[in-house]
Amino acid sequence: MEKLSIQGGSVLQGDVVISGAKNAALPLLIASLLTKQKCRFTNVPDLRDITTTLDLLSIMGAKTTRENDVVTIDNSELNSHVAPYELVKTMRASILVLGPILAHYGQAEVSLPGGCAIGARPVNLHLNGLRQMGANIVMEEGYVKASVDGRLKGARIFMDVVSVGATENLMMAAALAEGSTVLENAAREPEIVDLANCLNQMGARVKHAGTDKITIEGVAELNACDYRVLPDRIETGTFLVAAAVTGGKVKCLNAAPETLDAVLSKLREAGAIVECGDDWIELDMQGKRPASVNIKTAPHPGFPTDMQAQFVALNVIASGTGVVTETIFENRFMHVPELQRMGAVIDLEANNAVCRGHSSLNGAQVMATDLRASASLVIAGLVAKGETIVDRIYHLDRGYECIEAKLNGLGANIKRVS
Ligand SMILES: CC(=O)N[C@H]1[C@@H](OP(=O)(O)OP(=O)(O)OC[C@H]2O[C@@H](n3ccc(=O)[nH]c3=O)[C@H](O)[C@@H]2O)O[C@H](CO)[C@@H](O)[C@@H]1O
Ligand SMILES: C=C(OP(=O)(O)O)C(=O)O
Repeated sequence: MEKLSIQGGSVLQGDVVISGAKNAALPLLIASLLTKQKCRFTNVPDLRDITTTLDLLSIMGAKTTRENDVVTIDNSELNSHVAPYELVKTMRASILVLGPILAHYGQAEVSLPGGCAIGARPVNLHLNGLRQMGANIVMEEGYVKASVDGRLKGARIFMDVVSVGATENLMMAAALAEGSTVLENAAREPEIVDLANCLNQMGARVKHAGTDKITIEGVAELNACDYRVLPDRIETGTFLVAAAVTGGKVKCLNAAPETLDAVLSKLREAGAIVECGDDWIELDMQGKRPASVNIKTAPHPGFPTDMQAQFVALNVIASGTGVVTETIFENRFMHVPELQRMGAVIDLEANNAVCRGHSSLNGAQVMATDLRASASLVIAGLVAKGETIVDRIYHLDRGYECIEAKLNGLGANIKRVS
């Protein structure tokens, strides 16, 4: 199994090019299921989850090509409506195929994704919303089996928890439903807006994405698209935190500063000088040690849960005590025991991680348990004394394109070893 070997102590400096967003690209590629016409996507990151998505589409009969950051998908000969367990179990976002396949073909079978390291992650909101639109849904042998007579019907759907995935699934289904759908208490993440923009380019009529009340006027069919994926705000934030903990100066190019307000404001509070242009963000820590910050995760525009682990890593080497509160997922502190193995002083109290800043960490062998936990261990390894070995980096490869090459380009000393 591959590992990363990190020699700590470098100060990160220079420019890094940000990739397209995993969490935008996944629903966008899946939205191609809504049309038989050819879809083309650019700025698609080269990640394991993207490969899984293309495998999933191919298994259903899609013809896909991928060259550098350009992906094309032709669903004109789709011949299966089944998303099998073998692929769904490796990527929870696979559940997003349910709404589009059902809306387009009247039937779908998708394996239940099940829980994962960070929490139980139920899909009740996805299923309830589709039922409100007229779907018949049963669970059999671990699969969600859904069908509808004729077209789905537009409905007013209230979600009692803010869910990115449910909002995306229902928005895609509603795009081809008969009549209008209103999604109440919808998620407002930038990736939702990106999906709405792409759907509208395909001929959908989605309004007010980015607010908590999205309206979708269903249309009978959707057309081809040629769409550029939004820059990855979580990758950007991860590089900025890595720069901050090493006291460095890093400029993220091809970024989307307007998607990172909560993260940038916490980095400024930690003492960083942060400047933004239209598509770049530069962080300068001026060689200083960061000051600790309190963080509470919340749906967008609040502080993203996908940046929580990285800020725990920042707090453990910062001056002062910072409290990190996780409100979205019930088990998203798996990085804490691993960071403690490196000398971090963290008390876990319910959903709070109380981080008592320590000016140094020691390299150790640590285990990646999920995607962002892995990123926090890499960040800690950059400042630790000596060598840190991060095991199980397949988690990291789900969501970070060439992470060691990009960090080495900024002066880090990281090797992939088997
Ligand atoms: C591929 C993708 O985009 N993944 C992101 C997406 O995951 P994902 O879309 O799975 O996360 P959700 O926004 O759905 O989850 C938010 C909360 O809602 C709960 N919930 C969700 C659905 C449901 O039917 N019932 C329910 O109770 C979840 O357990 C969780 O507590 O948003 C998360 C929250 O910003 C991010 O951490 C993930 O990186
Ligand atoms: C939790 C994440 O992804 P996923 O929803 O694909 O597990 C993430 O990107 O941090």
